[in-house]
Amino acid sequence: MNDDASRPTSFTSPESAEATALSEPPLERPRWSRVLLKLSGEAFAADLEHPEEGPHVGLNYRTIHTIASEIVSAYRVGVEIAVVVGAGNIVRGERAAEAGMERAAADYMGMLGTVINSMALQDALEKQGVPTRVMSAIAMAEVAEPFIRRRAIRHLEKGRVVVLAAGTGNPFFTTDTAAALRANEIRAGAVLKATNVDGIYDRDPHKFQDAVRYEQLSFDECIAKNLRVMDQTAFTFCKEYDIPIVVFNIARPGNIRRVVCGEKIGTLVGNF
Ligand SMILES: Nc1ncnc2c1ncn2[C@@H]1O[C@H](COP(=O)(O)OP(=O)(O)OP(=O)(O)O)[C@@H](O)[C@H]1O
Ligand SMILES: O=c1ccn([C@@H]2O[C@H](COP(=O)(O)O)[C@@H](O)[C@H]2O)c(=O)[nH]1
Repeated sequence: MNDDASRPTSFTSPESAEATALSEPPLERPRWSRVLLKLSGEAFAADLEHPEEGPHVGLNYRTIHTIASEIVSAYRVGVEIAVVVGAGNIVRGERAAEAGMERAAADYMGMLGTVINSMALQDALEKQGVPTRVMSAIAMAEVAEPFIRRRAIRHLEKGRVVVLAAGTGNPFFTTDTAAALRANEIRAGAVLKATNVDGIYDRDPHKFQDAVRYEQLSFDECIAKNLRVMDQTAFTFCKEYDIPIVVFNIARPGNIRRVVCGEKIGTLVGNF
């Protein structure tokens, strides 16, 4: 049995992983009982030992294992976690369309990219003793269950981390909007967007060194200022259904757990 979440074991079957994970006592109190964690796809390609060398493409299995261990650490606190993964490390529809592809076809490629990332994350989580299910918005019976809302909730109640693949299943959207949509469907308390910046800034911090980070922002401000850390559809949806969003840096060890426990890191967006 693997009782150390940070130590991978190649021999833990999903069934024994489930028994082990459910027997772990919670260490701290989570702020929400259920969250939707949105993971940057681009982060799956990053080389954590040489972060200055990014951006990368493809899958960095060491990094994915590290991200999984961060999720495991938050999971041990006792929060139910659904995950939506992006595919910025594989394909972004908008970029492929700029290069001449038909946008809808490019978007479907992007959604398939999220399935690849979801399967990689599932494997890394189960190697670390956490039971999981991948549910896909595009039918793919051989590799993932279809997304069925009530079934997803049941998996979460049983202590499984549910990885929601293929975005919304529709082109012309992004995984940010998928995260907002699924958060509402599964009644998550918050969308936690783990990305490659420390929060939301007044301007893109990758382009402007003097950009200033907000600790808290209203949805109205995000929309009015057209802050592009997340797409406007996702902000509008979360505003409408009053789902808070926390944007924070995935590259800092312990951040997912900190956010889950209510520590004030990154930027909190809500109907203030
Ligand atoms: N006002 C802003 N504050 C913070 N980041 C911003 C802002 N405007 C633009 N950005 C950019 O938003 C990016 C994060 O969003 P992005 O959509 O690229 O990634 P993601 O959704 O986390 O993951 P994926 O790689 O899966 O698409 C940052 O890298 C940053 O450069
Ligand atoms: O509902 C969705 C979700 C995603 N897509 C396409 O996939 C890529 C990758 O997602 P990111 O959020 O950019 O990481 C996205 O660019 C879209 O092309 C989609 O069409 N519908």
